[in-house]
Amino acid sequence: MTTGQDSSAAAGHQGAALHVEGLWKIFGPRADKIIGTPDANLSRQELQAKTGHVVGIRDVSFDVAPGEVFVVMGLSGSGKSTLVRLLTRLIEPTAGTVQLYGEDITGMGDGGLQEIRRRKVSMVFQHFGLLPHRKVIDNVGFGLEVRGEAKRERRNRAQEMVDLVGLSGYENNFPDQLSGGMQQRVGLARALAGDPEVLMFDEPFSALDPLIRRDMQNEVIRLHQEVGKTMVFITHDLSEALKLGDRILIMRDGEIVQIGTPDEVVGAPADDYVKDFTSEVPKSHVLTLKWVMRTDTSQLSETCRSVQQNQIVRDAAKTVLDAPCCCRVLDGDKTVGVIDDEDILRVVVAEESH
Ligand SMILES: Nc1ncnc2c1ncn2[C@@H]1O[C@H](COP(=O)(O)OP(=O)(O)OP(=O)(O)O)[C@@H](O)[C@H]1O
Repeated sequence: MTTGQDSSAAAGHQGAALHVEGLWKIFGPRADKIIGTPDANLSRQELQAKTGHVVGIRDVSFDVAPGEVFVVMGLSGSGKSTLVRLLTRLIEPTAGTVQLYGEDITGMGDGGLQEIRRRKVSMVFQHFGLLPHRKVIDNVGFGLEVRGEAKRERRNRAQEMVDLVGLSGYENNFPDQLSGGMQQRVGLARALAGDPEVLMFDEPFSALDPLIRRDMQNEVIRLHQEVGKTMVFITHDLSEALKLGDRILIMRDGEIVQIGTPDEVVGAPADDYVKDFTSEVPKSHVLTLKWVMRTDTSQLSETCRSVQQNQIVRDAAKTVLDAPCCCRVLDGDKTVGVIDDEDILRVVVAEESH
């Protein structure tokens, strides 16, 4: 899929964890007077030159399915932070709606919003936001304390979360006694402690060095498998987006350029901007056989081995390369194509020529 609007069957509007429609954020004193006028169609630069207003987010719509890891990626200034802040109204939208499991966040009063932030959505930021004079266990239990939960329950839950993120034994340390990666684990544990419906991450690992960053990405994948929470993850790093995302929303100048699964984004980039991003990506790690197979199946015989079209090229390579002839590509039980050594090698060789 390559349009700005999200038509994913997996995330129909009804039953979506998050439904975002026609969302705008224009920074400036007369922002609400601009929407609906011809000025709203000006580019970010043109609008700024003419009126001094800055378009943070322009007419953004998408759905996130329950349990999905939805990544928002784009270069600096593309509007990622503005978008994630709008989702919980840390800043006010200029127009549009956000619904969380059917509840309209945009129309809500202060009490309702506070409830959402305390119970339904947790945020993990780049700067961990830990309280320096509190021990790990008390940082993790902080949100529960604010909610007024009893001390014993709070500590039990916090300890469970400390164990879940692999910090057992560090519960009585203070944040400054921990490495950056460990502090971010405390941030994760704190976010999970309140059992929110949605976790939002705003560039959480950008300040970490590459190896720790990789560990933390793996940690998010593991935690997602264990707790199955809906996640919205902001990053400027495509490889992080491809690794974590079930789907990726790519932004430029406050607008959606593409929403798609990792293999869609790499296999069918919406435009040159996305193509540029994806040119360095090791394709065999991301593309599924669907993107590499041929559809003329006339050379297939009964004895050909089978592979599924949604297998990643790298994972299917051995089966295809070991097969005595070409392989049948299936979508479930249905034959949809054929693949052989050459199709696999074309992807791998293209990668090596970078
Ligand atoms: N409070 C504000 N007032 C005016 N303009 C703003 C404000 N906040 C953000 N902007 C502008 O909105 C646009 C989007 O910014 P945003 O911070 O959301 O981008 P980003 O993709 O998160 O970038 P980064 O990765 O650098 O954080 C930018 O042009 C920015 O200058």
